[in-house]
Amino acid sequence: MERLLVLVRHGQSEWNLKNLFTGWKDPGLTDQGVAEAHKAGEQLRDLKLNFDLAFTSVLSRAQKTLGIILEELDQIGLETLKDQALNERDYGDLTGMNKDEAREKFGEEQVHIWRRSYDIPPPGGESLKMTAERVLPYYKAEILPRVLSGKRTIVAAHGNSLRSLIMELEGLSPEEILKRELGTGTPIIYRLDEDGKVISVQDLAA
Ligand SMILES: O=C(O)[C@@H](CO)OP(=O)(O)O
Repeated sequence: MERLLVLVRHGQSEWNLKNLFTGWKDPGLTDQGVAEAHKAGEQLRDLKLNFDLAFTSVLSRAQKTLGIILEELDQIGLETLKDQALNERDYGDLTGMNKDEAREKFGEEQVHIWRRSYDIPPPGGESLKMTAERVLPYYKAEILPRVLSGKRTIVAAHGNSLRSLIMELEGLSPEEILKRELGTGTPIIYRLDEDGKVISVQDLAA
């Protein structure tokens, strides 16, 4: 039985382009982000992948990316579950702030820690650990059982909500996840065994 799980971060958003901390805000995709979503769909189509089920967040940048990918796969209308558990990490007081201005104000190191560390939250926001505390229970309750039953599944979500899931899937340490970046609109293909352990990973960004 095929146990297929594909993760894809949304295409470039308007706030990615403006270099603003986004979190739970809901900007749309830029033209480049739309093109990235089409390319992701084409890549998956070229690999002859099809899906039985999709998951995404309640934010439009992820939903729109998923919709474009499904369009490329001729799977418009595929059963899709949307849940805020898959939302991007909440950036709290940094939301809407320019990342370079934040580096000037707080220092490069502090901003890197807030952006990429495991358990240090930005002021008023969520750490990656806190994000994982909502992503992983949802994954284990709603996504994994369906993948293990043979439902070929795609999850379109966000850089940090997916990093928290990848940390679990790939057994990464807090030091390793610190260095893990996800490009916009680039699918990562996982195949799992019957226990949900990763057998293979194919990062289409690579
Ligand atoms: O601003 C955000 O919400 C995230 C993702 O775009 O940014 P970062 O990659 O810096 O965590």
